[in-house]
Amino acid sequence: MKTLYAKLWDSHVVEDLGDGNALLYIDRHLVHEVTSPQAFEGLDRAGRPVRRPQAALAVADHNVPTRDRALGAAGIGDATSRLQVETLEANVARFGVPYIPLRDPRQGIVHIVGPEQGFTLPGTTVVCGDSHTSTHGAFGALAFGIGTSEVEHVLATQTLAQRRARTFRVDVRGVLPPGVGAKDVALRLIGDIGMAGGTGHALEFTGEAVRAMGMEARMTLCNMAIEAGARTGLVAPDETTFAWLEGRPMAPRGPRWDDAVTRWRALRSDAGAAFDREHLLDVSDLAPQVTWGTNPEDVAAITGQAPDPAAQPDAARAEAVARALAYMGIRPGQPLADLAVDVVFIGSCTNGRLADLREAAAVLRGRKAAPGVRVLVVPGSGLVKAQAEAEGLDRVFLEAGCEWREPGCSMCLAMNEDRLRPGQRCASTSNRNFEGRQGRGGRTHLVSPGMAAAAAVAGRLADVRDYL
Ligand SMILES: CC(C)[C@H](C(=O)O)[C@@H](O)C(=O)O
Ligand code: SF4
Repeated sequence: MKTLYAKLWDSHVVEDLGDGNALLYIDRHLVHEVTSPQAFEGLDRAGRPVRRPQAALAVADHNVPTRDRALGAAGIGDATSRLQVETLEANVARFGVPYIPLRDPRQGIVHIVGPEQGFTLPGTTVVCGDSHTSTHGAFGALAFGIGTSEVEHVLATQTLAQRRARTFRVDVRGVLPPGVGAKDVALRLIGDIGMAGGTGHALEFTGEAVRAMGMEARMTLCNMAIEAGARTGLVAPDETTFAWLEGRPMAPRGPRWDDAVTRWRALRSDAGAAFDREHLLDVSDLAPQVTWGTNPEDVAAITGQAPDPAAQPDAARAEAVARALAYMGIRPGQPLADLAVDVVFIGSCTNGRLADLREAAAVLRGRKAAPGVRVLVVPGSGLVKAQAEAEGLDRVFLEAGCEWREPGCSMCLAMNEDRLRPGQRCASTSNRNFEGRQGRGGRTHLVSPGMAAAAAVAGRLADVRDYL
């Protein structure tokens, strides 16, 4: 009896290194401009080639402008950003790594591009020099973020030494109420177990609520696993997974597809397999969630209030809460639905996919963003953008007064020119609300796409259930 994690791990061990460590074979390697320059430089210095270029896929996403792409990398205004993208382009050309250029319709955030291309497949190991690589676990892939020296190791050898994680089942029971989705589940989970609650573990999401989710929602869930401190997130593949992947450019075809699906059906935790930890989350009564502080675990229902430092169990927590509230410009006990927003950001590898844009558009259709609120809608990839436009979602956003941009990480971490000004408050569909994450002094409230759209209309944090 094995867990899904154990099956994925065991099938990729090249050499057991003892003590729970092993050298793993890496099937797929996503590469972006931020964490790859020193890795390529290392190869260069050692005079080594990339061992299996076809196992890699590179795309620039963090530093790309979201307004104008006409000039490609050369048109990037900020010198550091331009250098990073140009360096990636030089490296992929030199080492023969497949690359999706800036002006290619498939360009986008790595974690959206990989699945979209069928590069991410069940049963594979997927790595990327990026913490949110856990996203790909939604397909039943063993997917985790790595550091730059590990990027170099994978490029050179197609293997990586890893410590085996402990297993943690998160059983998501019940039927999600209207207006409540995967983002709320992820935020609630992090609120419950804490941002270090999953440390050293691989989270496997199971239960009827997960089975009922589409692939995009499952990706949102696995994407946020990392914010619970976990190494990775996993969902066992099923018919939903196979239907979503079939026909993708890099997915197997014909008889090879049928063989693959047969193999993939075995990728599930056996009944009775033991997990090191388990957590039960009943979502039947879950309300839409919103963060009030500067960590993803600082989260409450939109119907709730900011906490009171005086009511915390210990002095350290009281001080942390007080500091977070001061940074966020929130009074102890202030109702969360009271907070006026300046900016709304809809996008990122957490919530920049088609289902997310549909969810936001459903709220914004026939409505207007509140006066003075800037709403940025940034599709996660060029293909998401094209699909959204084919459905007329861009019209919905534009008529509501939103900005409709080119794909990239954008205001998720403000490495490009999309950023908050000091003191600005933002309802954001991204995954991190750390101090300064969206721009120095900026205040981030993490929410679902529907909640972000509701905040845009209300001009303050608002309950999406009032807008359904
Ligand atoms: C730039 C990159 C290394 C970073 C990460 O690893 O997650 C970024 O994507 C983020 O979300 O903070
Ligand atoms: S969208 Fe945000 S979280 Fe995702 S890879 Fe880009 S910066 Fe990181």
